[in-house]
Amino acid sequence: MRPFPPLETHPLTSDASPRCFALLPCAGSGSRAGTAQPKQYQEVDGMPMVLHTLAAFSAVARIAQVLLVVAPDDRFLSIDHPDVRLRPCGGASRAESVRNGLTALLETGALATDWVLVHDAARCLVTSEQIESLIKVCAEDSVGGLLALKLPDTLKAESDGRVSATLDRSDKWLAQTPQMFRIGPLLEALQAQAASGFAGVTDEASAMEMAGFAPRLVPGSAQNFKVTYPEDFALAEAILRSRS
Ligand SMILES: Nc1ccn([C@@H]2O[C@H](COP(=O)(O)OP(=O)(O)OP(=O)(O)O)[C@@H](O)[C@H]2O)c(=O)n1
Ligand SMILES: C[C@](O)(CO)[C@H](O)COP(=O)(O)O
Repeated sequence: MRPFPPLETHPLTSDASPRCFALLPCAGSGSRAGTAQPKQYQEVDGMPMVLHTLAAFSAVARIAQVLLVVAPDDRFLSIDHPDVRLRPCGGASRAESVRNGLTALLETGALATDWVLVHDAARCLVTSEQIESLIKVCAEDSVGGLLALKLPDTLKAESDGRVSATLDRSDKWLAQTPQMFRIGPLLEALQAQAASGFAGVTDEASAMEMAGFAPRLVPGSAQNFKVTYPEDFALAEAILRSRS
């Protein structure tokens, strides 16, 4: 893994411009994946999934630091890298892990006006180019946004196991990560949903939407899928091998 550029010579930090941080929620149990250990630590193409994810972020010059949010009792990972921090502040839900990670970022010197790219540790196929394309669009946007994919298939609604309708999919997108927002507004948006147990907050964009913002949709890639089910590992392995 290459070292991240030092903060003082970083293009976004050499002046008053906001910096870009990455926050990787890595505290899930991966129950749907059926692995003995949490899926993000499962080896894919020779190393734990999360290290592939980290490698993609470490190759992006505009990322100043990465914060990995792991579960409090997590003993799977030890990282020796000056610009990667490990925080055992994972919560009961993904939203809570992200909220705790944002608080940790502010405690370690990030500013509320800096950007954060939140990315699932379990999306180990993300590429540096995809991350850069999101940064390029969002850094010029007043709100921020997310990588997402237009639906490639016909969309059906269901009732009792039967199709009740074929839906218009022309305005439907599948949300991916990274999702890029300013740290302060995102933390505020998440805090506002904490009392309800983060109900309906399945990603950062949904919290921002609840706060009245309209995040930008930036086209992602079908290869940037989240490893979720047992069969996803073989596909991830095949794609990673085809790249190396
Ligand atoms: N309490 C949680 C739950 C999830 N995540 C992280 O959020 C990302 C996306 O979560 P997902 O894979 O959907 O959830 P898991 O809880 O890991 O899996 P499952 O729902 O199958 O148990 C993963 O990198 C996961 O580690 C987290 O940091 N904290
Ligand atoms: C954040 C996310 O990856 C966007 O697609 C996704 O919602 C996380 O998965 P979950 O199953 O909803 O936890």
